Amino acid sequence: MTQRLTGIAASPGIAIAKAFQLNHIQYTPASEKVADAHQEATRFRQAVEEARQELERIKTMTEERMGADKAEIFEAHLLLLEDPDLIDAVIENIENDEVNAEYALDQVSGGFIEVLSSMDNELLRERAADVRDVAGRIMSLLRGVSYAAISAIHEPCVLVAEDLTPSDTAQLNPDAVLGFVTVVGSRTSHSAIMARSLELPAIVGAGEAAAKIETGTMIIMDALEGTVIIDPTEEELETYQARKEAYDLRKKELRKLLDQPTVSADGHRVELAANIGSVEDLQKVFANGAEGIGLFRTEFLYMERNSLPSEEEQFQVYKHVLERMNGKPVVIRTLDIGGDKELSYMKLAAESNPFLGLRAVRLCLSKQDLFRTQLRALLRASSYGQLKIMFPMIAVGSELREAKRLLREEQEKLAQEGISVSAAIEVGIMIEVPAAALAADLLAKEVDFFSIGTNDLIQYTMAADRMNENVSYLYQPCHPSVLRLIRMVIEAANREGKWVGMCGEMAGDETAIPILLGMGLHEFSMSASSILPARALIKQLSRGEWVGYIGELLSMDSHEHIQQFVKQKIRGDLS
Ligand SMILES: C=C(OP(=O)(O)O)C(=O)O
Ligand SMILES: [Mg+2]
Repeated sequence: MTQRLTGIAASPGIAIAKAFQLNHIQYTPASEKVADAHQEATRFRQAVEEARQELERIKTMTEERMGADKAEIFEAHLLLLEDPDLIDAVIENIENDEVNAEYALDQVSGGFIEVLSSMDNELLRERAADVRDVAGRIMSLLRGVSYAAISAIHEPCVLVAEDLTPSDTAQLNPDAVLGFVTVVGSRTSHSAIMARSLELPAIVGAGEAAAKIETGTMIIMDALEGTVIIDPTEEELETYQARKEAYDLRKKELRKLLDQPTVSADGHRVELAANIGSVEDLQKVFANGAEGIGLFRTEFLYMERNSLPSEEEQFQVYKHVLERMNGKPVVIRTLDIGGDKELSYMKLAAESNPFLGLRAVRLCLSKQDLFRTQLRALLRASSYGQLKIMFPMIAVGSELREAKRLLREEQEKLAQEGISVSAAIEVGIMIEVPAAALAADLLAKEVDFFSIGTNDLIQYTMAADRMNENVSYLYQPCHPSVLRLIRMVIEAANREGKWVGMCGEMAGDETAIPILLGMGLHEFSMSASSILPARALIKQLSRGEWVGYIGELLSMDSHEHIQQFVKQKIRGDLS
């Protein structure tokens, strides 16, 4: 009988095929006394060595197929093979208790996994999956059974598993595995991230019922919606086959736009850029035809570690991004810590309103050493590409002037040290505080560009915390108050001959894009996966026509009316 499950749509697409249930053999070894514990320890060491060789091979294969950053996970696995808390502890158990290697490994790794899984820290919990993966590999080698069964799948199927380990995902054959469904997992789990880079449809967290899907059962996975249909009817098969064909066709059509400029139907050119948070995101930037990077959120460089990144470490990251972008514009935003983003290793005074507190550039100006280090790293990297430095959360002109003063001072110091800095660096600000939007005409004289941060601009305009679900109905990008502020900013920049972009979520919103085009926005920066649909939309729009609608739109009284108007017009344009 047909059954439906719902999970998290972790990587988009639709797949229809027979299920392949990947039951990692649940093996619980019994404790056995060994006659020669020393020899048993040697057997264990040999298995560890074989695991190391296997992992080296998988790492190289992943580097070739998915890039060096995706292969890093196997570096972590290789390090685990040298971890005394795991490996030496197993050897000690074997020797002290004179037990078999399988039992000792199961005991030690099981304890390790239990401790990590109960931690109140996502990274450490993910580490438990790595230990399970590595221990499973050694266990298979000890037992002489294949741990790599997944690479042997050659018939088209949808893989179903409790969870997929990174090595599972790296070894699967994308010609045969059309998608996968897991019982557990989140959008940010390793398997989800790998699925997106392989462009393989994936639904994660589908629940216990997924574990009961038997190999050979027909299933439909709609990873656009997050639905799994087990044993579908003929009618459902037909419906989803048609949906899949439409989706695949659209994807193929969109790919044709990959290297094309973004030009409206009446010949107006704009730039579509990507938002990134790390070097790993570059792969998506290229895969989706971004014309530049409109926002590099550097705070993630600071957040994913236990101490401040040094000038040299930051320089290497910025240089790498600029070089890889090969002369295309790269807007790097200085540290935006505070609000919801914390640094565990930097204790800041508790605030009752962190979003209205010592955040972003305010914090940087109060901790100048921290700020100067980042500015130096940016200035040094500037010779490697087209760098644009952007200050977040500017509310008043004096903050901008102070930030620019520090930048100038660091530039002079570098010149004295004989370190070259590009003469073409642009300096701009985010417009995400209503005060800055209202005074954009004054600020425009002192910058090279603006980028409108609508995520914050909307929260501050509506006085609605962006993290609070109870007031999320006030996130209204097309509300007249928000649109009027945006128009003020765009016009202020245009009057001064400065370029203006947008890097908040609104820039990729298909209802907002026509309005922003009509208002004269130059650059739209969004998550990479939104770029091709946005390009396709802009190609169909007449900029002149949308310029003509702006007055009427701004006199409408609600977000809903404005959205309705845009949707109707778009439908007209596309039909
Ligand atoms: C892009 C923005 O910055 P963040 O989301 O990082 O605050 C914004 O506020 O719109
Ligand atoms: Mg912001």
